[in-house]
Amino acid sequence: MNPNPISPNAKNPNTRNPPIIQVRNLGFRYDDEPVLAEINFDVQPGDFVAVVGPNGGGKTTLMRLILGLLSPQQGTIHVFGQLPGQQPDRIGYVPQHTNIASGFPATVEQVVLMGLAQGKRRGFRYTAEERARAARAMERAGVHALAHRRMNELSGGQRQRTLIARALITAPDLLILDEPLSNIDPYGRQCILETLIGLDTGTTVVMVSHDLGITANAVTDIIAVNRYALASDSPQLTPDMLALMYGVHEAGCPVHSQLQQLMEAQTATQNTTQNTTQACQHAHH
Ligand SMILES: Nc1ncnc2c1ncn2[C@@H]1O[C@H](COP(=O)(O)OP(=O)(O)OP(=O)(O)O)[C@@H](O)[C@H]1O
Repeated sequence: MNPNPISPNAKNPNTRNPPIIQVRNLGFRYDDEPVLAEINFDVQPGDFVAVVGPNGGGKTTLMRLILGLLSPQQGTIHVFGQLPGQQPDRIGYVPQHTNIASGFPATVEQVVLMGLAQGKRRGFRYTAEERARAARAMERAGVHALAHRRMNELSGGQRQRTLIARALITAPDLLILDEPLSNIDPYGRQCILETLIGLDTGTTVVMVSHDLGITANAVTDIIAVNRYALASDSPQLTPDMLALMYGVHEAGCPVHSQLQQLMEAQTATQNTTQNTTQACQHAHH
């Protein structure tokens, strides 16, 4: 990510790669309710971006704008150098809420195959090659052994990993996940993270998360969103980001010390994460 998009590619001024996502002076409102204002950031190829912020801060709205599901009233968004929505096959999306997660009679394999737009056009008839792609995606997300189980027979974590496999089936260049770790136990979270870390190095990941501990060793960049946005090309939350998300607090007040603890807990999480990476290889959360 380039946190200072006024000077493109600040990380490496010699790099000529166009950003995967480029946002300039973005503003958005639902009817009369302003939600996002003056948003500027770049996401570079291979970045693993955590999008953090309080409830109602505008994270999901920002993801929907990047996907082209909403249109901004101000500013511009470019994804792969084009307007949002122009290259859907290059983007895998795991939405925050999905109505296929439970009570749905389809099997894991069928849900994963739904990630292929072509199959839908052919009335859900799939080729051997497409089923092989589904198998690879299920393997990567750790749900291969569950391929013929029905979605309503799975745990929440297993369903979430199935939805990640569905997003991976097209081998997308950009994976956007909206709170994939909510309602998942700590072990399952770590395993989902392992799946994301194990993606090809060229895959760019943008993940909305409430969990500050998610800023583990996988994350390269953070965008803090609360109507405005602050971006950094480091996995550490800065005091400015915490102030944007939770308000400006004077040193010494109880809230300030709680935020300090959050930052320290975040650092501790980063350290412990490195010790648990082997444990998830064969888990099916
Ligand atoms: N379809 C909609 N119509 C009107 N207002 C909406 C709509 N969707 C979201 N909002 C409002 O926009 C604001 C931002 O919502 P958004 O879902 O983007 O926040 P968020 O950061 O993703 O929140 P959370 O962490 O709770 O998921 C909220 O005040 C919300 O009530």
